[in-house]
Amino acid sequence: MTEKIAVLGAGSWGTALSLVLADNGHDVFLWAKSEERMNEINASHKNSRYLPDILLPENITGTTSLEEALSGVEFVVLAVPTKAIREVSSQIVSTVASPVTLIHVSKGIEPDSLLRISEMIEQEMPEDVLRDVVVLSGPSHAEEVSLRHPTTVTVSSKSLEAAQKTQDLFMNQHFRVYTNPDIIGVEIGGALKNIIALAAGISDGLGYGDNAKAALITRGLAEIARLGAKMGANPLTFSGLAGIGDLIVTCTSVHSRNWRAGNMLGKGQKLEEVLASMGMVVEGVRTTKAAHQLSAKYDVQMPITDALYDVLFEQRDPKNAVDELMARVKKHELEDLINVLGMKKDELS
Ligand SMILES: NC(=O)C1=CN([C@@H]2O[C@H](COP(=O)(O)OP(=O)(O)OC[C@H]3O[C@@H](n4cnc5c(N)ncnc54)[C@H](OP(=O)(O)O)[C@@H]3O)[C@@H](O)[C@H]2O)C=CC1
Ligand SMILES: O=C(CO)COP(=O)(O)O
Repeated sequence: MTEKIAVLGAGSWGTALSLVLADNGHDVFLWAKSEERMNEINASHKNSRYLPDILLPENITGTTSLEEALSGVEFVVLAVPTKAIREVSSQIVSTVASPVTLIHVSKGIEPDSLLRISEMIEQEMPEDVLRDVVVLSGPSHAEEVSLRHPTTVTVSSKSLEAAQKTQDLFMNQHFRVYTNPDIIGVEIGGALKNIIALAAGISDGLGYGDNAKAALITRGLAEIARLGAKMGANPLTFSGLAGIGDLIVTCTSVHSRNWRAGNMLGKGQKLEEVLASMGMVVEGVRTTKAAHQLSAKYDVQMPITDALYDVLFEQRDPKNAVDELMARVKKHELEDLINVLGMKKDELS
């Protein structure tokens, strides 16, 4: 059955996901902040700032009116940066007439509150407005999704029914959707891979090679899994699309804004000038702050995150940070993973 669906946020991801939904026959109302973007979507079926060269299907309607976008919908896709989640969630509360299922597709953790995105949404939206929250995550660059290249993602929710309904809304020949009930793991994996992607970009910018990148991906996954397990995630989720899958794509693709920002930092540019030149959100910067706080709160060692925090916020020289990571005290490879794997210490030797 096709539906009217609201997609809030006409950046690269909101636009690419609108295209998937429109391909599946749904009537998509894509809510943009700027009139210019709305007019371009409606007149030329393009969003040239975020996805140049992509022609959008005609069943995507651009609008700057939240009332128009939300009127009569059961499903709302929220595709704005983590920083804007609270503001847009509270705008939904004051606009919708009946409860909605909110599908969020953002990848971040809020510094200070240390909340995942679904938790922020639940704080902002009372139960009479919010039926369910679903997260959609996984290795999925908007640039490739909009070209209809094969892509796989996972959806998660406290409600299996909401996750399965979301799976049905998005799934098609080019876009394969799995379910996973572990919402903590799916959100943590999606958010924290951006930190490692920034580090991988720095490593490439410094001129280091594939060995260094493979090390960052592998040891990065270990620290994500250590923290995630302490926060209540299923460790197996980190072997899936929202874990290693998204780490691989974000650390190795030129499409990744986090990798690109890291690359510029590794080449010696300052954080402020890098962010100003991107013109799109680089989620990993704020999430590094949050993960640094989480590692202290949960008493979990996160050496790559700590090193990146120092580079981003303490003016640490990236090369010096890498040298220190390499000179850390020697250890067993699985030493810090025993809690994650549920092993006893003597099983390691
Ligand atoms: N791009 C991708 O490939 C993927 C992105 N994601 C995640 O999706 C989320 C969004 O990313 P992405 O689309 O890439 O980001 P972009 O930077 O491409 O776009 C962000 C969009 O959000 C809009 N926006 C920002 N603040 C507000 C606000 N307060 N109210 C309304 N609209 C707002 C911007 O409007 P304006 O244009 O007017 O500034 C812009 O259209 C991020 O968390 C990202 O990690 C996840 C998977 C893939
Ligand atoms: O999450 C993404 C791909 O899965 C997009 O990553 P970037 O935000 O680094 O571009």
